[in-house]
Amino acid sequence: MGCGNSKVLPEASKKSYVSVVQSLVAFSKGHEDDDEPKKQKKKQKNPSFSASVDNPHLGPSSKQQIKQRQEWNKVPRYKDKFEPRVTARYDIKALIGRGSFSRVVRVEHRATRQPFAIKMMEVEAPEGREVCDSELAVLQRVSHANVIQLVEVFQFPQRVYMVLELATGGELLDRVVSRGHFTERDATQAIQMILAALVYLHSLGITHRDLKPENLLYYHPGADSRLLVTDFGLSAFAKSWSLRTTCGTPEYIAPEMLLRRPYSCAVDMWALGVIAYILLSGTVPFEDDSRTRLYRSIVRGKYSFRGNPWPSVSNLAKDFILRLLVLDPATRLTAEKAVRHPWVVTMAANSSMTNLHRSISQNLRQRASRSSSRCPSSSTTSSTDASSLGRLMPPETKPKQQQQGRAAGLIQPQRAIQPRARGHKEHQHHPTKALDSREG
Ligand SMILES: Nc1ncnc2c1ncn2[C@@H]1O[C@H](COP(=O)(O)OP(=O)(O)OP(=O)(O)O)[C@@H](O)[C@H]1O
Repeated sequence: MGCGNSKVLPEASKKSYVSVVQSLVAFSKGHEDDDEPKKQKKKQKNPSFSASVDNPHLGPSSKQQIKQRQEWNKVPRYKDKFEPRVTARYDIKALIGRGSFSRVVRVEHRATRQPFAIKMMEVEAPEGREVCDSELAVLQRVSHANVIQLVEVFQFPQRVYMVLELATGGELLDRVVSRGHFTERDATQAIQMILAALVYLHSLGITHRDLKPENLLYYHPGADSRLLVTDFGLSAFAKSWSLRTTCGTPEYIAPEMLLRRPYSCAVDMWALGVIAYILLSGTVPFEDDSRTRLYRSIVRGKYSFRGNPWPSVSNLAKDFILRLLVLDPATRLTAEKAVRHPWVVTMAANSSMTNLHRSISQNLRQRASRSSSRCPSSSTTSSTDASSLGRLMPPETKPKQQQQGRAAGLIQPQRAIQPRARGHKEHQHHPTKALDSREG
């Protein structure tokens, strides 16, 4: 179950507006031969919000069946798009989902019959190439039980195929909703695994920059499954405080990033605070239909523990969140310190074992139905969607509200929703050359 919003991608320069729009239109057109109308496509990416799968009267297994049928209907077309060198080795089984520049399919290794996922990335457009390069740069370097593992890569001029371990256990929040029982102890189990990944990634100088529940997948459906951090398309290598590009998913973006200050891997720790808050309540700490107001409340660090199930949540759990949602990144818990927080170390042993499940899933469902009624595609918008192209507008055409945001020293929400092109403007603001190649 997604709890996110459309992504904020690294900023493009004013000059690149036109080329970016053109390349995105071209990219979208390139997909018009796909099997279904645009509206349906958006649903595919996040099935939790699709009309049929959304039906509250359907049980999880019926929803799963609908999802599988939808996926199977699409297999032949995707097979056609795969390079023979890839299909010679892997049998394409089903489409799992799609991202801004990618398709993810379930495959089987022809010789071993072992299942894998293949992420096929379109790299003709510079934005796709950049996202792909970022993801590859990280995946080729990492090996950790809680980070998705790259198995092999096939590179072609137009497409790159990443063979990944297949995660079949679903997204973090889907599991919370489907299990029927959820306590603080369960929350700490998930947090421990995310933290293990973050300690590892941060020790390598890798900042994920788009940490959110949708990018946290369980390896298998069993209760003892590993939780995997996925989607490194926005990740960056950097020494501390050298990152500058604003990107991520609005509700999870750290205040220092919104204020255009140089930032570090501490932005992932802020996102972890947001995830912990969602995990324990089914609500988000910072939420507003207006992106300007959302960003304002983030930079003010204004949130509360009001409403259900917060009265049943321990003070220690709240303390953990309070130490992550700290405005000053220098005093925010690091991953190393967060694993030693008493709530995490004891796995909430001293907290009540209250079942928070009912309130959490109720809140998540309410949020899902609110966002689908507000804007059917809001949770699934990608930069290739037509709706997103509408956001690529020059500053002078922006509504007054956003101009006020600029006056407040925040990034401008509309301009922030841009395809992943290099942030030339960022360099004007920050003349110091960034150490990270994606930033520089
Ligand atoms: N290794 C994997 N195993 C199983 N499912 C996966 C795997 N990798 C990605 N997915 C799923 O495939 C879908 C597309 O993922 P992908 O990372 O390409 O894009 P995204 O993160 O959804 O979107 P964006 O490109 O905008 O970041 C998602 O639903 C994701 O959960």
